[in-house]
Amino acid sequence: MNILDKIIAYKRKEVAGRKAVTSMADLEKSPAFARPVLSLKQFLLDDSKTGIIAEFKRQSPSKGVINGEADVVAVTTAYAQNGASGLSVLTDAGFFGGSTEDLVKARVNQIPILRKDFIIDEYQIVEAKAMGADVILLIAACLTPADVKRLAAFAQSLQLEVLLELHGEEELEHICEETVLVGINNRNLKTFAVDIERSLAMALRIPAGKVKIAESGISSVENIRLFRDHGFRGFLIGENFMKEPNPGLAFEQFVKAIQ
Ligand SMILES: O=P(O)(O)OC[C@@H](O)[C@@H](O)c1c[nH]c2ccccc12
Repeated sequence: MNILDKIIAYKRKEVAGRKAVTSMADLEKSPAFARPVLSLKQFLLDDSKTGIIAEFKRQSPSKGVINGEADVVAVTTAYAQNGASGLSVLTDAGFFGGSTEDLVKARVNQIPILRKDFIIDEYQIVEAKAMGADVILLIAACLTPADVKRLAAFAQSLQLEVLLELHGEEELEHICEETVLVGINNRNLKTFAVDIERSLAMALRIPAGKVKIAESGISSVENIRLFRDHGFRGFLIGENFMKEPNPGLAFEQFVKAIQ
């Protein structure tokens, strides 16, 4: 079984367990559920910002522990104050060491927040909104095109935006009207290999009108330039900052270098 299949099997159990404890109706009572949602699309298209979606990620299956010390409020606040267009917060505990609490705490910031998790069920979308997220992730590699359409339409009905993550060209058919933000993951989720050239080639096949986001393995100013030249408006970056003792400072320095 590859790692993605393992994660999805674990998610099915996790979701069933959570549904048994908290009903959707109870989630909808959370104060965050009623708050106005911020548009990641708008923030990414705002030229006064960097286009960077800065990710808070403590660990990953490919790298193990990336940062065991970082404080979510301190780090995400530094990201937001230094020009991040959005935040991505891992909420998966089992494989990425994240939590609902991390996202709730990151909500002190007034920029869009992506719930970074493996979404396979409407329940997780209601949870995302109840935590204070603005955007959800749908990963083509673990959903059918019909699943994507259904889950994206549901997210839209809650005013949440959807980032559809693609890796291979065979996943282009997952793009639909409801998915305005399209991410291309430079990293293969099954083998962890990073290939930027392949993402650049694939970008040419994303329909006009979609906002393209480059994801994973981004660590240099040259990477950003290359992606910008290929029409990308968003850059999802985690480890490059999180691996530093002071991720916020690393972000600030990176931003100075790309301006
Ligand atoms: O830390 P990196 O290499 O900068 O990557 C960030 C982000 O793209 C990566 O964490 C990611 C992309 N797609 C995912 C899906 C689930 C969990 C994590 C991810």
